[in-house]
Amino acid sequence: MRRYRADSAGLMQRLHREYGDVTRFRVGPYVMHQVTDPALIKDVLHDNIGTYRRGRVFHGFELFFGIGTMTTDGEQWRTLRTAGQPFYRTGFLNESVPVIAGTVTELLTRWDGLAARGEPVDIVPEMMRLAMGVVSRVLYGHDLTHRADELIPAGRFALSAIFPGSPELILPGWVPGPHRRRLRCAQAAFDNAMDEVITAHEHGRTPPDRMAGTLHAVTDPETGRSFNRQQVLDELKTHFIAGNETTGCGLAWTLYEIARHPDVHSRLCAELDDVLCGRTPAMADLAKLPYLRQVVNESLRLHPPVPMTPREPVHDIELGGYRIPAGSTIFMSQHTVHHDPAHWPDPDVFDPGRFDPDRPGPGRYTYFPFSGGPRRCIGAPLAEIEIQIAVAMITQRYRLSPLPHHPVETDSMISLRPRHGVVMAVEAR
Ligand code: HEM
Repeated sequence: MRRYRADSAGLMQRLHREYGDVTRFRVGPYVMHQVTDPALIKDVLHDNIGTYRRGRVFHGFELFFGIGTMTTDGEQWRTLRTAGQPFYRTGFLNESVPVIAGTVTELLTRWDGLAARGEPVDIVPEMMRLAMGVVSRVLYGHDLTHRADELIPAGRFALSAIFPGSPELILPGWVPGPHRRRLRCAQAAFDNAMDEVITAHEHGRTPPDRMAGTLHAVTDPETGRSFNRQQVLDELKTHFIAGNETTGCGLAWTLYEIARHPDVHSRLCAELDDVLCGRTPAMADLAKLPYLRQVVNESLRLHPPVPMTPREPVHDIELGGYRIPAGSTIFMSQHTVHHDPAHWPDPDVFDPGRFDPDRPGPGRYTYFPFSGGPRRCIGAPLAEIEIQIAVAMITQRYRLSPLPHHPVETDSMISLRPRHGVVMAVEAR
């Protein structure tokens, strides 16, 4: 258990190397399997979805996400997924680009001061704050960044607490102690923030077509009644938590890799200067920035912000010639597949050339940072646009350099986060 929580991604890679594409292991009371064959991953995520449910791992998610798109199955999930979909369509996202760019501009203004004073910055909390500003402004029409100082640590705590084997999951709810208190504080941070969003909506202080408004109009398939306040709050939390940590990690890793690779930095700057001539990118520009896309794709390959995607078979099944019992957990492992030398030569090397549009692209489930099938990440279109715009604007303005004595290590739990942050020097270009 301790080994798994300390370095689950490393342990999963070793299991794959030593035992192959389907492996069984135990973490405390959990019977788990890792699946790394792209054909079998497709089978689970896409071809036979009726055979699998969210299952035990996602029960832990309910502590923070509540009952929403992330944690439900069947008709409940379908209703919520349908309600969320309009916020990730091209038209809505197109209109949201100025909001995203405006949020990045605020960050640049703050960093101008740091650059002038020669102060380094930990880009991890900075990117979490940026992602928080984007999700709350775009989806809710209500900025929550004034709560960043309590929400960022709450997000970090939440994703550790819901990871299999955490004390929060193992200890019964009535056991008092620091874990229980921290759990309640983190839950309250999210609940209070979403309560603020709903109250702002009720007082007409948010545009009526944003998420709180549309969710109030959804009919619960089980009761036939409109969603109540708690249901709206849970679904708002779901998009908020799912969209912050993941996008924040994706952004931080991308900036780190650009900073470590001067050749990549130069080529990216040349593309940005050619196409944008110093102006803020618009949606139409993104199609003209193929190298930017390659860099982001390669970063999501090397450091997939969600390192594995769990499912649970509803009955005993056979997968790849192995019997998998009902109620056990199957992890489709993005991190292991993205580092498998059978699919990716020199897998630990950061090489955006792998995604050169003139080269054959990766197989569908050899590269799947957003998962796949009907439950593929609903927020992927927003995340992709947000990361590209933020990376473009930050790279246009600054050269970032990692501080030589600051260790950058991977902490792999529900998300793949730099364990000690990523501290960088910020210099105007
Ligand atoms: C780089 C950023 C992101 C990555 C790598 C990522 C990855 C993922 C993955 C792997 C899943 C699990 C899918 C499955 O169970 O098969 C997921 C689900 C989800 N993500 Fe994301 N995500 C990102 C950003 C976002 C954003 C920006 C939002 C919303 C603001 C979001 C909202 C969700 C939701 C609501 C689900 C549950 C979908 C469902 O079960 O139908 N994600 N994401």
